[in-house]
Amino acid sequence: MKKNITVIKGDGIGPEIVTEAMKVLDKVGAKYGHEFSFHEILAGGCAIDACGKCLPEQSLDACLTGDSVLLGAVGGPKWDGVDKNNRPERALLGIRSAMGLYANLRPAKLFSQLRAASPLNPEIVARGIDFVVVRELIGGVYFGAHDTVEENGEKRATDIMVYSEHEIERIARTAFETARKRRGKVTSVDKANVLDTSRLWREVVTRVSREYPDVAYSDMLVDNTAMQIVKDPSQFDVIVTENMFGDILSDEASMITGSIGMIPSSSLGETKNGMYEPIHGSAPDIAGQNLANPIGTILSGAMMLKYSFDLDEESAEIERAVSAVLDAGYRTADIMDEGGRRVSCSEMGDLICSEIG
Ligand SMILES: NC(=O)c1ccc[n+]([C@@H]2O[C@H](COP(=O)([O-])OP(=O)(O)OC[C@H]3O[C@@H](n4cnc5c(N)ncnc54)[C@H](O)[C@@H]3O)[C@@H](O)[C@H]2O)c1
Ligand SMILES: CC(C)[C@H](C(=O)O)[C@@H](O)C(=O)O
Ligand SMILES: [Mg+2]
Repeated sequence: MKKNITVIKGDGIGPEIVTEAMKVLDKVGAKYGHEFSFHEILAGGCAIDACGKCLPEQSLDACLTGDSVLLGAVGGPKWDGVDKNNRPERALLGIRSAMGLYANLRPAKLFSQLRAASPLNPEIVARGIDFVVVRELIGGVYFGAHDTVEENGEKRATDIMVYSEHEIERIARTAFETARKRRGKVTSVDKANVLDTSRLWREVVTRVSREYPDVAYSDMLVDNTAMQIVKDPSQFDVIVTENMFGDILSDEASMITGSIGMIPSSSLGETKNGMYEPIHGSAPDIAGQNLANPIGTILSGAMMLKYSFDLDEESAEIERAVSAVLDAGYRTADIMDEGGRRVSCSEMGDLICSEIG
């Protein structure tokens, strides 16, 4: 199989972690006889530095016309002062929106080897952590009107949260379909005791749930969910929620699996051309030091093989290799368990490649 992968290394640790994911994809491609070609483009802070625009037109075109996109991370303090419409993060939002990537899947799964790295009580961890946050990605407060005005001698800022029924309906279907392939349970998370968007959210998801009588369905308020994720994460299978709640809950969920550096994500819309990225950011505090954990990005590559290219066996091979390297005790510096063998970002990538053989 020949596939053209658009690559955005981005900023901070982005180039370090994406380089490792490309090495692993090359290795799997060679093993199974596929040709993955990488088309590197600029987006984010590095694109601002190179040409003044966070998302040059040719970069967006490449995302739209390739077979899928692999992204590291964008942003960093260097660009905090740029115009809000040209911030590095706007590039990411622009790509998600232009590609119509409404369904963002963020699996929070604890590798059993990393039990001791979870900050949760061992008894809670022993019950297992394996759920997925299905985050709506191109609606809500991220994409409503934003404004800052000066009134009566002070500034006033507005961010509007908007959801239409069809936007909720399609992400709800993604959640129920996902649950059917897992343990058959959906928890819809909202703030229906306060927000109109959440009341509509709950009404629509409840309606869609009737089409899936085989899936257990319930709803939960977002503040309670934040607490339940640390109290007993084993109760969750699929969490479906709006854009900003999903952003926040997925960072929380990542940490209980040992490190934010472990968690991959897929973003898909109506076609197979999706975007794959770790859920973390550009980690400016450790950038350029070969310290970052590349596993979230490597596993994002595995998700790409599965969801965009239907290469299930090749995808599973990457997951197996990651698991074997963890079994052997290798850890990057972010994983805080005792007795691990500390390795750098590039050593972790090399170890995973050698495991693929
Ligand atoms: N998808 C993206 O491109 C994305 C996502 C989140 C944040 N950001 C941007 O990244 C910048 C930094 O944001 P932040 O500091 O709030 O969040 P962050 O996720 O970059 O970092 C938070 C903490 O986690 C650590 N960390 C993150 N990824 C790691 C990895 N792979 N290995 C080891 N440690 C890791 C960092 O060192 C830091 O201590 C901001 O500009 C933000 O807007 C981008
Ligand atoms: C950088 C930012 C725009 C982005 C988001 O909020 O979606 C990030 O936090 C993420 O989780 O992918
Ligand atoms: Mg985030």
